[in-house]
Amino acid sequence: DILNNQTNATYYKTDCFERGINIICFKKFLQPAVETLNDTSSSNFLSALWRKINSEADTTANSRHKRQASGVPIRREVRAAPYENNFLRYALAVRRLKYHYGVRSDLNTYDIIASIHTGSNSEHDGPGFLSWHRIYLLLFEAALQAVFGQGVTAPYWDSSLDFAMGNRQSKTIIFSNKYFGTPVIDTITGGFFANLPGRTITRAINGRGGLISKNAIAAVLSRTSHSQIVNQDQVRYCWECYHDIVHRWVGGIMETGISAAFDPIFWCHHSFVDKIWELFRQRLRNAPADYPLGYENHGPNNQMNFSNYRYRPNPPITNQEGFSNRYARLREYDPAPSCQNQCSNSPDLFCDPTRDICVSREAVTSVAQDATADDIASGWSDITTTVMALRKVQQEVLKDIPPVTVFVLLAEKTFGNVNVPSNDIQDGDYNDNDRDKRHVGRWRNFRFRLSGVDDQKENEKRHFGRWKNLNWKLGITHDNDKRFFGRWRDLNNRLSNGQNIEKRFFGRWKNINYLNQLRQNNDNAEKRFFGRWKNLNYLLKGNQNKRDDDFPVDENLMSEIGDINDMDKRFFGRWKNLNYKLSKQD
Ligand SMILES: N[C@@H](CC1=CC(=O)C(=O)C=C1)C(=O)O
Repeated sequence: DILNNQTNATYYKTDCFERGINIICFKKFLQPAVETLNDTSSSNFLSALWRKINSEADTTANSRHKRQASGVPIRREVRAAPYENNFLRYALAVRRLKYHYGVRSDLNTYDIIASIHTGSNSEHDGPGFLSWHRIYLLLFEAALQAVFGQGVTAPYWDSSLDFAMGNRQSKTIIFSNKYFGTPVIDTITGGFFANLPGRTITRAINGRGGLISKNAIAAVLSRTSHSQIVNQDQVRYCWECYHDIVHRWVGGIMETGISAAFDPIFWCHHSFVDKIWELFRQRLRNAPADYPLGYENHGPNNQMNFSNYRYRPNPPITNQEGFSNRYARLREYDPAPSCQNQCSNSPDLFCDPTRDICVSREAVTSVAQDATADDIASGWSDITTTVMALRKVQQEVLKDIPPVTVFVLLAEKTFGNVNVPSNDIQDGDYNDNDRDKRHVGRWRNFRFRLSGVDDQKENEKRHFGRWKNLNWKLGITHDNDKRFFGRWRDLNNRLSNGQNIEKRFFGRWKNINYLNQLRQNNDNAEKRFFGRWKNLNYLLKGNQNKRDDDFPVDENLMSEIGDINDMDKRFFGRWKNLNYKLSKQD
C-alpha cells in the first residue's frame, strides 16, 4: 500500500532538467547507467541528485510563505507514530536502495552514497561538519525519494530518549527488530537491514562512547554563536563532540568515519544532529553570516568536498553556503516527543512524570516474561506483566498491612475494580500535625488512584506510583526478598533519617500536585512557562558569567553525560523549559 501510494502520486513532473530527479526521471536516467558502469556513472548519478536538491531549494525559496502547501518533507522521531508512515517507510526505502544496482553493477546505490563519507573529506572537526552533513543527508534522502517516493525522509533518532533509560540503555527498543535490528553486538541478523546486499552491518552498542543527554542539548542550545558550539576545546558545548560519542556508543561500523554511513542508523543520527543545529540556527539573528573562522580545512569559502577513492562528485556550494536558509527550508522537523504531546503518540516511548520527559521503552523480549521490580517501577513493563508480578506478592502485602490500612488488591482481574474499604482512613484520625496531614493526603491520593480507570495508558501511569507505594510497605517486612534487595537498602537509608523520609515524600507529592495542576489548568501553565521564558531570554542576553554558572564546563565529557542523576539535579528545571519549547515550536 505504501509503495502504491507513493508511486501513484501525481506530484511528479516529467521535465527532468527542470525538476531534477523524480521517479520517472530517475528511471530514465538510470537506463544508460546500467550499461556504462564506471566512475562517471556514479558521478553523474550524484550530480543528478544534487540537481534535485537544488531545484527543490529554488521552489521552496520561491514559495516560502506557503510552506505547508508546497509539502516540505518532515522528519519525525524514529519512534513517532504512525510507524507505517514513518520508520517503516524509511526502512523499506533503505532496503530498496540496498537492492538497487542501477548505477553500478558492482556496488549497490546505497553503498555508493555511503562510500562518500570517508571521515577525511574535511567534513569533520569544524564548522563545515554541520553544513556538510546537512547536504549529505539531503543527498541521501533524494536517492531514497527517487526510488521510493517523494515524502520519504530519514527520521531523527533522538538518543536523549534512550539516554534517559539510565543503566538500561542497552535494552532500548531502537535496537530491536522493529527498528534497527539485532543482535546489538556483532553482525546484525534480524530486522530490516540484516543480510542485505553489499556491506554488512555490525554493531557493538553500549561499549564505549555514550548517548546525548537532555542537558547536553540544553547546554549547546544555551550558546549564542556558532563559534561556541564547534570548539572542541569546549566539549561542554561542542555539538560535534556529542555527536562523536554516539558513533562510538553504537560501535561496529558506526565507530569510524569510513564505514559509519553503511549503517542505516547513521542517517537517523545525523537527522537529529541536523535538527538540533537547526533549532540553534533559528535562534541566531543572522545565522548564515555566523560562520566561525580559523578552522583548518573548514574555510567559509571552501567548496564542500564529496569524494572517495573512486569519484569526485562535488555539490557546487561552499561550507558557509550550507549555513544559509536555502537548504534549511528543505525540511521540517516534528517537535521532540514530550509529555505534553503524549510522546508523539509512540507506543515505544513513555512519559516519566517525575522527570517530565519521554523515555524509550525496552525491546519487548527483555521484559515479556517476568518483570523485575525495577521494570515495573520504572514503567518499562506492560500492564499485564505488572499485574502478574503484583499478584505474586499480593499475599505478602496483605498480610503485613495494619488493619487501618487494609485494602483489597486485585479484587477483580485488573486494578480497575479494587475495593477500598471506607473505614481505612477517618478524617479525624490524623489532623494534629504536619506529618499526619501529609499521611492523610497520601492516602487520599492512593484511594483516588485505586478508584478505577479503564484507559490502559493511564492505568500504567498510576501503577507506577502505586507500585512505589506498595514496595515501601513490602520492604518493611520482606527484607529477604531478592527482588527488593536494592529497594530495601534504599529504605534503610530513609529510615535512618525520619525527617528525610518525610521530606522526600512531601516533595514527591508536591510534584505530583504540580504536574496535575499543569494539566488541568492551561492558563496557569502558560503563565508559569511565560515566566520561565522571560528567564531564558534573560539568560541568552545576560552576562557570560551567569551562563557559565548554569552550564559549568566539565572536563570529563564522558562522566558528564553518563550521569543521569547529575542531569536531574542541575538541569531538570531548565530542560522542562526546553522541552516545552520544543513541543510548542509551531
Ligand atoms: N571517530 C570519531 C567518532 C566518529 C565520528 C564521525 O563523524 C563518524 O562518522 C564516525 C565516527 C571519534 O571516535 O571521535
